[in-house]
This record gives sequence, structure tokens and C-alpha cells, in this order.
Amino acid sequence: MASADSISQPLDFMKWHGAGNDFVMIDSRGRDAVVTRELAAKLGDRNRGVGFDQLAEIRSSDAADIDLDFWNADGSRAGACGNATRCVAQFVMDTTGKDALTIRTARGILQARADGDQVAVNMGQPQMDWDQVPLASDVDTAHLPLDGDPVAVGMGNPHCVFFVNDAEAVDVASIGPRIEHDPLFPEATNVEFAEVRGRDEIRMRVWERGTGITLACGSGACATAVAAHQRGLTDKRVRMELDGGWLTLDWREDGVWMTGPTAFVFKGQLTQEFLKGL
Ligand SMILES: N[C@H](CCC[C@H](N)C(=O)O)C(=O)O
Repeated sequence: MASADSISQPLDFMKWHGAGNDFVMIDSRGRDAVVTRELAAKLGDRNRGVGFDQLAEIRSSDAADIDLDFWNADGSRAGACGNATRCVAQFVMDTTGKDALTIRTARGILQARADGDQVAVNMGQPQMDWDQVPLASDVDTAHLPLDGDPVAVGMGNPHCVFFVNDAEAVDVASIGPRIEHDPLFPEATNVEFAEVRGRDEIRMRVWERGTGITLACGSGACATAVAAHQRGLTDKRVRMELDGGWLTLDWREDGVWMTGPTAFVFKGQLTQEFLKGL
């Protein structure tokens, strides 16, 4: 992998939002990958860089229409990012005229397609075994041995879903980081707080691993829909209200489909001065 300082040009990027999830996108198709942990952490810091929930780097693929890698704001890698996948799919569909795509992520090859003015992506089947999430020990993923009786679900990244009576009343900023780093999660975890409003509607708030409070989390929305259905609280198709917008989740035979809005916000260029030494 090339490092950013081997780039002799300023680096183009775009800012996108997916249901309020905030992304920077770098298109590295046709060249070596440029994103390193250091670049992601500097760019993810809104004082030193631009700020984002996740950074997505698009790369040429020999197995799908594109390859896609994700980083969190602290420079760590995210194995899955549903809302960024939808935003990247929108960008690639807009620029190629296609209305469906295959996207290879660390998780495998995902399908994405246009759905009216929204974008849908199949996030694959949930991982319900303790070692797949992953958890540190062989416990029941449907009832974790933690206060609040949460559910663990993997969607290519770990999630810990709490069911609460009032999502607005949860102190996400203090509970989130405690659960994120609980020893039960050897790779840390994303943390969701879900209030079931009916068989087809959930209100959800999230603390993201490696980033903190965000206005939405696509893989977290998938994990929450799966956990709620598994608990017998909802049907397989639900609408979910997040701080930044609404998503529709549909757990089908071929995986969990997530549909929602995307928005292109602006494009910019990282200067060589910014990239120096990274
Ligand atoms: N916002 C993302 C998930 C980021 C998950 C990341 N924080 C991790 O370390 O797993 C989404 O839309 O799915």
C-alpha cells in the first residue's frame, strides 16, 4: 500500500451524509490505496482535518464493481459501514448511470441498488454466534451477562443492542464508551439503544466504536432490527428513526436490506501541506 506522502498531487475528497451519518469519501480507483491509519485519524479530527464518522476509500476491484474500505475517526478500521456503503453506491451509480452495483467490503460482496430517490444495500446475514460477533467467551448472544440484558449481533462488525423504554432518556455519552470497551468484546463494540414503538417501528440512538455518538449507524440499525425480531418484539421489516433520519430495515432470506437517503454535501482537496509526514 502506498502512503499518502508518496502522492505528489493534492488529494480530492467528498463529504457525504447518509441519514445523518457523516462521511468523507476518497476515490482511489485506478491508483494505489492512499489511506493510512494516520491519515484517517488526522482527517477525522475536525480541528486538525475535516471531521467524519467514517472515511470510505473506493478502490478498483477484480471481483465486484468496486472495493471499499472504512476507517473510524480515531484511525481504527471498521469492518462494515452500511450508510457509507449506500453513499458510495449513490456516487458510483450517479457517475456510471448504473442502477445496481456489487461492492466488495471486508464482509464480502454486497449488493446495492437504487430505490426511487433512496439507496438500498444488502448488508448480509447477521452473525449470532458468540465467536462471530466476536465475544470473549461462549455466552448466549441473545441475553448477554451485562446490566440491561442486551443482545449481541455481528454485521461484519460488533453491536451490543439494549432495549429501553425511552431512548431520549438514555445517557448515551456515558454508557456508550463503558460498553464499547467492556472486556466481553475483545474488539470493542458499537452500542445501540432501541425503543420499540410498534411491530414495525423502532427509535434508535447509537454510540459508535472508534467514533462516539453519531446521528445514525446503518450496520447498527441492521443489528437492532435483527435483535428486536429475535426478541419477538417486531416483524422482519421495520422503519427506524435515528437522530439524523429514517432507515427501513428488511431481514430477508438473502440478508438484511437497509434502505435510506443519501446526500452529497461538498467536495474538497487535501493540500500537500496537510498530507506531509503522514
Ligand atoms: N456508521 C456505520 C457503522 C460504523 C461502525 C464502526 N464504528 C465500527 O467500528 O464498527 C454504518 O453506517 O454502518
